[in-house]
Amino acid sequence: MTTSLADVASSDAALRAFLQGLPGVDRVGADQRAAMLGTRSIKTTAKAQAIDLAISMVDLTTLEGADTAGKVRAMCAKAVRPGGDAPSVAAVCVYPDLVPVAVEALRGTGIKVASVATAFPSGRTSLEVKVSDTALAVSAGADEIDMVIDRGAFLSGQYMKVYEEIVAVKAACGAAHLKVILETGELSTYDNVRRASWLAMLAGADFIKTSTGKVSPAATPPVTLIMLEAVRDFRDATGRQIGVKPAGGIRTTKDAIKNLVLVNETAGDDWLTPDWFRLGASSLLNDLLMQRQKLATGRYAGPDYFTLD
Ligand SMILES: O=C[C@H](O)COP(=O)(O)O
Repeated sequence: MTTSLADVASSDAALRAFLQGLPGVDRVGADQRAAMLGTRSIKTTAKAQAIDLAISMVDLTTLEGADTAGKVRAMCAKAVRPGGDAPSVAAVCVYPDLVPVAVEALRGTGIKVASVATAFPSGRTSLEVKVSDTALAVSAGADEIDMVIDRGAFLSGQYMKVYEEIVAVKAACGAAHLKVILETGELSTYDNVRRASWLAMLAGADFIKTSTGKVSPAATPPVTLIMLEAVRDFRDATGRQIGVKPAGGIRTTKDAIKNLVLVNETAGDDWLTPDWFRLGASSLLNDLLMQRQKLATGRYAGPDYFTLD
């Protein structure tokens, strides 16, 4: 695709025509390709590297109403030194009021502080509140903002409303990176996942993210595949590279490695770094550490060897 994208968002009609004119997703084909890539086996040496790469891509997340400063501090300690000589994770992801705690705990480590904002997870509030939620998290020191799109507006065809919200939140981010959560489990069709991916990228997303982790299904392999195709095609069309973050329900080393195979086979190895691919997960890290230990020593250390996720 070499179309000029300059005027795509110049009017409601132009944006609608562009998004509705995107090629439809072959549903059966996407399911089959994702399933086929999920059966790829990898050699033991490659597996050890893949586990460390996956650890370095984790956005270690806690997004519970019961979160406390103590829990976030413990999570940050684990983010810095997950166990043994394992690498640090990419980021910790917390609610906005806990950003100062994470910033303090991670100072000087290079680990990013990500915060959900824009009335996560529903996004049901005014644009004014979404922008101020974002600005507060950024002024507290967040390096990355994970915003949710207005799925109601998207599903009722108000693409320009969604576009303008993303543009406004991106402006409030300043130097912070913006991840746009599509909440694919609420988008009904794979065509919508492709459209929402393009909409977010056109509006200035630095990353597109599958899910909040609060809705099922979340980061399924076909959905991640479609989003990886979108960032690949967007870079071909514009020269701009956008990252991808599957999040929600990624719990095992097998899940993580399947994701890395999807990246490699779909977007390509330019995306195989924490700058361009993240795994949003609250409880994946322990399994990665256990499998890492098993590969190194031939036995599991047992879950009590690691701190709890
Ligand atoms: O953004 C990340 C998600 O909230 C994590 O979801 P999870 O608890 O299913 O790993």
